[in-house]
Amino acid sequence: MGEEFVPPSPLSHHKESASVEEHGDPLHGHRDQTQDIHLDAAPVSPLHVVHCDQDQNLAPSEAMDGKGGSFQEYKDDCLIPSPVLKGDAVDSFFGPDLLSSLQLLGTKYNNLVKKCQDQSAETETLQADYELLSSKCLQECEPRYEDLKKKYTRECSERKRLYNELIELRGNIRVFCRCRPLSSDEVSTGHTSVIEFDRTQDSELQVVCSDNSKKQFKFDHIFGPDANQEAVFAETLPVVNSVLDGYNVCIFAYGQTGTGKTFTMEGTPENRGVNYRALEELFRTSSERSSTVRYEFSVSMLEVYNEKIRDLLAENSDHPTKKLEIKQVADGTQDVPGLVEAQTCSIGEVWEMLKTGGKNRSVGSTSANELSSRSHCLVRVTVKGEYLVSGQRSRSHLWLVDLAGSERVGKIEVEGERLKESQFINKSLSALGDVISALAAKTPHIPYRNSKLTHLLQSSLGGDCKTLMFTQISPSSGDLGETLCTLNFSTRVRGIEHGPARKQADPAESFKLKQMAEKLRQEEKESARLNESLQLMHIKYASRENVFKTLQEKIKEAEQTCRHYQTKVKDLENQLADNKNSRAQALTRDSAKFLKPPLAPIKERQPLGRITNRLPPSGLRRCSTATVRTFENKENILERDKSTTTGPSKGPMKARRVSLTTIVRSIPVQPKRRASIAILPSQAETRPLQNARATNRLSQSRMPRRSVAAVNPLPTTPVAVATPDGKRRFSNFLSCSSKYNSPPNSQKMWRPNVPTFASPRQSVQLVPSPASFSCTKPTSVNKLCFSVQKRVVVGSPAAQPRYPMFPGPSISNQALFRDKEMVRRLGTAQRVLCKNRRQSVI
Ligand SMILES: Nc1ncnc2c1ncn2[C@@H]1O[C@H](COP(=O)(O)OP(=O)(O)OP(=O)(O)O)[C@@H](O)[C@H]1O
Repeated sequence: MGEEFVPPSPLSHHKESASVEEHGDPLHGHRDQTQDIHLDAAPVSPLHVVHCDQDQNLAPSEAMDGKGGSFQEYKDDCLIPSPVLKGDAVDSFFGPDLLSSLQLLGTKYNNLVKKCQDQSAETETLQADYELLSSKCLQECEPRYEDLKKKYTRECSERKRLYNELIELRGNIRVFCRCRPLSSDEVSTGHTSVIEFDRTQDSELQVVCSDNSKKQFKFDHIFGPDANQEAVFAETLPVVNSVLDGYNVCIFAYGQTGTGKTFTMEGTPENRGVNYRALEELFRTSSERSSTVRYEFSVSMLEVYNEKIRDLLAENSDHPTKKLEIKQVADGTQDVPGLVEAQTCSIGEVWEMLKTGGKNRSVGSTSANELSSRSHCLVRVTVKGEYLVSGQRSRSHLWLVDLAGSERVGKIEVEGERLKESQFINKSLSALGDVISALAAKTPHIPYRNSKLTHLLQSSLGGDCKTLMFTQISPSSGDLGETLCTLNFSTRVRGIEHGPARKQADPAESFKLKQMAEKLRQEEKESARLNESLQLMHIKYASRENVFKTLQEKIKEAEQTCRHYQTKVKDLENQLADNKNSRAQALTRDSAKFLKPPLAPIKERQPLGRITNRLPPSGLRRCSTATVRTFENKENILERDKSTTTGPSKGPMKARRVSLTTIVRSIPVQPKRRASIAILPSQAETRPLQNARATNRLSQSRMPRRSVAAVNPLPTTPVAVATPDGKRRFSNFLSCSSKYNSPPNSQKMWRPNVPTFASPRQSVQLVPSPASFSCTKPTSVNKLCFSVQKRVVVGSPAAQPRYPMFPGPSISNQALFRDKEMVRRLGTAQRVLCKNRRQSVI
């Protein structure tokens, strides 16, 4: 199709002519009127079979002018055979005309091929468009379809629920009463009707007893003698439809022999009964729902005769090959394995089956009924439903039961086989009565297995099954006793819960019930309100519990932090003690090296190691007494040590330090124990500075001992003051520390041998020469007086003191800074600790 036709060249013309001559017929011998032409010169292609246009009859002679004719008048897509190719004139046309014809044909062929290609491309485009559209449509419609599907399923289940509710409101067990007309025999024998109907009330009847008393009976519906089959089925219909919704339904007729049970259930060909009409209705409804639900129906027919099960649809039901027994199947329902289950899809088939089964039924003649049913006839319709939208499946049974007639054996004068039948019938009816009574009394055990009849109906009696009972009675005065028995039995059945008794309660009862319902509604409202508040409480409780948990976690964290800080404080204390100890040792060394001026007689000074806070390691500690040296009694220890170890010339020595631990205690204000080196202020400047010193002292008493070189103001002239020990000392130079004041003579003897600011590790000569001290008057206003604490060493240049008096390296800058830093850290640690403790307590 894609090949392009190449017209033969003039050079090949002779060869083509020869070929035509060889064949003798350019049409391959098919020169018929269909005008199919095979052009030998052209490649073989479907398009080489050229179909004549419908108006070809006009074309051959009229359209052609001359031998070759013209193809121009014809459409491009219509290949017309050259009329000159017909007949004997073939030979004369194998010339230039034929060539032009072939060329024209080739052009037409090419046009056709192109057109075809265009069409196929168009088709492909259309196909693609179609696919695109279909996918788009699918995408758009699918959610809608799903939505509709959900809605439909919801609506279906809602409809089912409502319908079921309606049935339940009417009663899961409904009892109808049907009274047949007086038969001609009864009339002839003079029997009268003892049943009275109230036309306004279709649910009450009265029985006129033999003593003319009337007994009233209530039913869900009462059908009088003139009620026809349609009216009866109209009331039955709602129950029947429940089977299509997946509920098991049981409809049975109970009553004395000859009261019309078979007539109600089976009917006659003219007056079809419930069985036929029910199946007809099922088929009708299933066809109505065929677009959404697919139903399958199968029918079984059996009878219980003398407590034996007989399959009425089996071919030789009189001689069954296998004994039929009731078995419980997997889903808990009862089944009869081997029972014929005929699939039906039309009411005609069902009618045939019912007729066949009816023929096989055991009947016999009694005095009460010529064709008395001597067995219980059961028609089981199995309905399988499949919901096409949701895919749900259901399986339910509709039992249509025509019971054998209850009768008084004595009255109907039976004997032999009939007597035996009657006994079985009465026994099974009695079992049915027991089951219904047990259901009514809600006893835990329902005696379903006492008879074959009740055992078969087990899954369709009670529970959420729908049961409809036709109580068949005779109006005849001759059957009064049986009628009363039947009515009493039916009344018992009506007593089952969900029956109409509640529905048809007296007005007083109704009012009472309404009041109760109103009260219940109020209580429900109150309960809902309480529930709401309870839920609120629950929410509150949960939130508080969360808060409590969070707090507990926080407390735990705080405790951990607290422990951590405690450990840290201890470490810092130890570190501080170490530092001080090492510094004390270094100071001792430095003191010995640079021969600092002693602040007190050597004999009176305590070795530094004795006044440190640091306790020696336990192994090295010497405890000569039983007293344990603790931080608390450190000062006392020092006092005692001093008194015991030093010579008589030394007075009692006071503790110099305050513990840095967190122990709270009162620390006595210590006397100042260091001499300051400061610019001597004027007399006027001294007073405010002295006041400020008091503040400094106060701060010193609060804080632990600091290794700072305090700059203390000094009086301009050295004044001899009386010390606590009664010795006179110069207070101008060392007035701030009575404890470490040096005697004047020692001041005179002292000579600094250290060059000023020689090196960081060297002591700086900050003190003027003793000669200057000997002067009674200061040589200059800005005369400097340096107080050197005995433990102060010259720090590194990097560590600047807080109050540097000179540029460059200053006194005790390193130690000073370190101590201050330590104290600062400890203070921070204590603050954090206290803060965490407070949080934990909170
Ligand atoms: N409602 C009715 N209207 C007219 N005829 C009726 C009605 N009910 C029953 N009959 C007639 O009464 C006769 C007995 O009815 P049927 O055989 O149905 O009674 P039954 O209760 O089935 O008796 P059994 O228990 O012996 O089988 C029949 O001839 C039937 O046509």
